[in-house]
Amino acid sequence: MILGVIADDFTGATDVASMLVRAGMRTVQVLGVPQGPLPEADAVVVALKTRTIAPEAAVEQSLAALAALRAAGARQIYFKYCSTFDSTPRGNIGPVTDALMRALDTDLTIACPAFPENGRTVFKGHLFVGDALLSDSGMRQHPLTPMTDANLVRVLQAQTAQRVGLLRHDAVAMGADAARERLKGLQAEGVRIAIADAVDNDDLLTLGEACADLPLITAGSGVALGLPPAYARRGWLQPDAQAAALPPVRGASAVVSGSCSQATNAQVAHWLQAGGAAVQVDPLALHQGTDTAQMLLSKAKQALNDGPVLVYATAAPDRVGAVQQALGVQAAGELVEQALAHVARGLVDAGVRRLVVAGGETSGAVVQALDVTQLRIGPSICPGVPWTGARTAQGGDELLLALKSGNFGGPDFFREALAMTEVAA
Ligand SMILES: Nc1ncnc2c1ncn2[C@@H]1O[C@H](COP(=O)(O)OP(=O)(O)OP(=O)(O)O)[C@@H](O)[C@H]1O
Ligand SMILES: O=C(O)[C@@H](O)C(=O)CO
Repeated sequence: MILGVIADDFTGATDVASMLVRAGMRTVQVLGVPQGPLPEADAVVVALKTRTIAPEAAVEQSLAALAALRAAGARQIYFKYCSTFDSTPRGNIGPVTDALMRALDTDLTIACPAFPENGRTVFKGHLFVGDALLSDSGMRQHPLTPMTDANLVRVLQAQTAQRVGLLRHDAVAMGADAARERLKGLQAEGVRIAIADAVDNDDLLTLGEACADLPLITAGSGVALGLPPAYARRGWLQPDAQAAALPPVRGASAVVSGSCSQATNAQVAHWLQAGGAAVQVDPLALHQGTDTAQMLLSKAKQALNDGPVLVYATAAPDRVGAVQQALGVQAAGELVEQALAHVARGLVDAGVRRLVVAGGETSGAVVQALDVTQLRIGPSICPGVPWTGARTAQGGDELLLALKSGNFGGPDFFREALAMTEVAA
């Protein structure tokens, strides 16, 4: 294994894995802290759910993942967090970075959430989402990790006692040697974590080359784009043009959506406008018992006879707010996740073999209900979302899963995703 990745959520893990595969690394994603030996691959991504849990628990799980990756021989470690730097002053980006640096006995790393293909750029240490500063984007109102400051040096400095500095764009723009020199200079000045500017893929390629010899990289998925070519130049990797190949899978297809992000709302609206079959989940009816997960599953199975079906709880912010007020944020989320997970399980039992899931938490609940232990990363549907081949605890037929981050994908994402697997059906 060349690269071991520790990701702080499930869709974020498939996102970074997709970047690696795209550049020719054979990559496998394992779900949860590894319990046994890791699979053979150029890169292994351990998908955790540590983004918003208590910092102590996030550190403990990340260190357990690190131990498994090092035992399997990983030459470099990559801590993957969100491209919108989702965190609070308590963490978990700072505490996990500190713990990994200590465990790896290193006193220099970078922090860079840039993902230009999805509109996330870092300039002079400030994170932009599209044309807006992070603090002027929708992330300002995030229920768990509101991001009210776009200055990442300041944001990260609040989470760590180590000194945070800035690898400015002018050094990155001069190429890998200049960026490496500047990093050394920062290190000599006492900086331990350098926020790295990056505004396009060329910058990511530069950072990949400049940072390929660091024991630890911390970043969104973007920086992963530059690593495989850097490993190839060092003779560690022979890029595999077939790295993203998945075997064809026959069977019915479906979409399960619990994400209420803007992009997913547009995708559900597009599906409905195009006349796609759909079953809507009403959380209040579920709570009152007038609807049950079993009833939703029956409707979905019925619809499946005529083609792909979408089962969705996705709703606009005001409707979600009303449900959350009635049931509580956590209880509403869990109720919907459990219902969608039950439906997904039932659909797979009924023969669905190509399943798209929208939303990070929703994906976590679904892969758990399906007993998925490993994902082989396949071709990408859009930047950050690949098809994956799922292996379950029970073995059996291969299942294709696409786990979509809430904010990723264009309006026709669901159909585009299913169409990619159509030839195989
Ligand atoms: N109509 C609804 N009312 C209240 N809560 C809902 C509703 N629909 C979905 N939810 C809950 O909202 C949460 C959505 O989170 P999820 O992580 O799945 O999506 P996301 O935040 O868009 O995705 P990502 O984390 O990838 O950005 C889940 O807990 C889900 O159960
Ligand atoms: O980096 C991103 O934006 C995504 O991979 C993600 O982590 C969403 O939860």
